Amino acid sequence: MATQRKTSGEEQHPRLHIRGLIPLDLCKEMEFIHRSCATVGYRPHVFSTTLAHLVATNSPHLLLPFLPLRERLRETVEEFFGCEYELFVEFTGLISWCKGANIGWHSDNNRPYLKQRDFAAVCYLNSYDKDFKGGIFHFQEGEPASVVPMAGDALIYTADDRNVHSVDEVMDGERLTLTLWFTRDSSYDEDAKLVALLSQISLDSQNNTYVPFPASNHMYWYSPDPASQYGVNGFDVRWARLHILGYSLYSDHDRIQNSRSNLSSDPLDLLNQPMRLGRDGKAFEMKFHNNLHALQVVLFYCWKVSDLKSSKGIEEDVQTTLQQSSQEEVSVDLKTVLHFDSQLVEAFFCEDCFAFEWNDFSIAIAAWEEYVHRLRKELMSRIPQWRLGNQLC
Ligand SMILES: O=C(O)CCC(=O)C(=O)O
Ligand SMILES: [Fe+2]
Repeated sequence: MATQRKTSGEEQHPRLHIRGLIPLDLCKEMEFIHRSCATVGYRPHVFSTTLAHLVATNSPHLLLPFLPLRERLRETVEEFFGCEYELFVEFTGLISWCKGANIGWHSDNNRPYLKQRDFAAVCYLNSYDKDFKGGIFHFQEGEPASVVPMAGDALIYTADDRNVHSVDEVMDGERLTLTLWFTRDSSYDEDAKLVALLSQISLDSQNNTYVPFPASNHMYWYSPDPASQYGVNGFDVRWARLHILGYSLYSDHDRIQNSRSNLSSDPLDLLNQPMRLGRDGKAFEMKFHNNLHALQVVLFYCWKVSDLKSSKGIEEDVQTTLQQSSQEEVSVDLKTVLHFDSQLVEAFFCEDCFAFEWNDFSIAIAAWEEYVHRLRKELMSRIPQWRLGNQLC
């Protein structure tokens, strides 16, 4: 980008609205990552996925799609604001807002623990009106006064009180952004923290180590009333996303009996154990390692469904591995055991409808494994360089 001479309006309210910065397929990939990995967020009706969380849940390879965009945003911010010092990414996160989420007038460095934030970049990954209603961004003063979120666009602004802003309440759907903050204070450098975390994990691709490991159950538990007890009056967001897409989770009867007889065990741990995935009273033959594993494959299928259909070729070549719920063991729908609030889930998330086919789903499983192996290999080749330089690029 050519260095721009700023008008006095821009100097008073330094900000830039960039159209079409993020390729739409990258927006979709990030939506897949968020929907399959997010935990309950820091405020009501909000879900978030941080890069550190991806590393901690054995999905460090999912960092890779973020890196070129993260670097591009850093350079754009440096150039537009004319930074004559090194700028570090302080935080990168996917953040989704469901019905009811909003934020009043604020600046992004308005708390003592946020003072290190110098600039913000908000990337819109889905679109107003098409994917959600409400959720329009406003600046209190200066131009543009409002920004209507559209997939692929980004908004950069200083984190201080020259850019006080708010976001209208989301009225329907799920509004998704990739939000970054930048700092000149190297002690808040997110890269250094991530490189340290990556140094601790095993990148051995054997023994199914590519399967996601869940974080603590508490991190996935959503309750509309923050005072309400964990496990009561709410839902597990991992289960909720599968439920809304029409899937059920089946666990062995014996496993459920064991969980019940062990009074100290958390019933939600059943989600962290092997399970089958079902639809319309049928169950898929393959067992998933845990609920997150099933969720990642399902959402990969949702993301890639049109490519899978077009590359499918002759129908007979595709093995259908569908069977009635297994004969040798009794499978129980976890919904009847874990008592999630389905009505609440339906008020939160909306269903993305497409015609489901078991044939396509079985192709998606193989395609998901290929995707993960490819990213995992690339990650392994990059880590030595990162360790030396402490930067993820
Ligand atoms: O999502 C947006 O448009 C802005 C969100 C925001 O203001 C914030 O997270 O501080
Ligand atoms: Fe903000």
